[in-house]
Amino acid sequence: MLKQYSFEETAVQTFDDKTSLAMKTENMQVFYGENHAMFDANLAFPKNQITALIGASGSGKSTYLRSLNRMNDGIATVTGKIWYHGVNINEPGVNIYEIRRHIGMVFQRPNPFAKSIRENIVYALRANGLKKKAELEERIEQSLKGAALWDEVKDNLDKSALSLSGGQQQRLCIARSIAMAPDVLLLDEPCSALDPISTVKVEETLLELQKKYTIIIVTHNMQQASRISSQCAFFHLGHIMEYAPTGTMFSNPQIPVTQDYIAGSFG
Ligand SMILES: Nc1ncnc2c1ncn2[C@@H]1O[C@H](COP(=O)(O)OP(=O)(O)OP(=O)(O)O)[C@@H](O)[C@H]1O
Repeated sequence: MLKQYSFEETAVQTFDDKTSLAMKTENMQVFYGENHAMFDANLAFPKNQITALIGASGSGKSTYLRSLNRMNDGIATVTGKIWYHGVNINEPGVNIYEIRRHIGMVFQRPNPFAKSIRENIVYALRANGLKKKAELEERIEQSLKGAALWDEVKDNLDKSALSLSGGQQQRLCIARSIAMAPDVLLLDEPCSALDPISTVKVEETLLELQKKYTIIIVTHNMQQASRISSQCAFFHLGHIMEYAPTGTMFSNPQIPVTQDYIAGSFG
């Protein structure tokens, strides 16, 4: 049976005014009907860094992540504040399509469109009014380079995206997101369907991308969190229990529930 832990005992770091933040949540709560899935979530994300969200299955990591760019609209009720560039984007009047252009998302399973590699990149760009061929070609090259896929596909841009390996498809999905020039990239276990070599490639890509983007990643893989993230948030049963620099989280967790999780006692 799962040990009971006090939700009163938390260790959540905050940042001083000198830290440049990409976004933050304040008392965010999420309800799926009667199910209260996220309690008072207060987290801030430093710009141009990778933050990992870790915790056991069902602890609320994806729920939290999806709320950040309003992907839970119509699925769950989200209350509290989600601050992005000084605006609370958890308000009814906010244009969610605009928000998602700035806060992009990559899902667990690679989900390229059943179209060519080129079309996967330009589809949303065209829909957003970018028409000039030269500009589109430039964006294709830049985003595929950004996702470390260019060298592997540059001679086959008209090939079906579905003919790529899983790891290449996931990097194409990352390229598709960054083609929209987002500011924040949300990734929900992007490597869980990938082999170890593809996983390394995606991790290397993310480490490079943090120079331009703020990255928030859900991962089950603690080695992955320790390899790539600057700070880590530990979720337990819908509560954020600990938030700390990744090195500290893994070497010196502050509270019993995190200590037990890191030691592998549950999850
Ligand atoms: N679409 C949904 N409708 C109803 N309940 C949901 C939905 N998505 C998640 N939940 C519930 O919210 C809680 C948190 O789930 P969530 O998927 O956010 O956890 P998680 O930590 O991401 O888990 P995993 O690591 O298994 O993906 C669970 O109780 C889950 O059953």
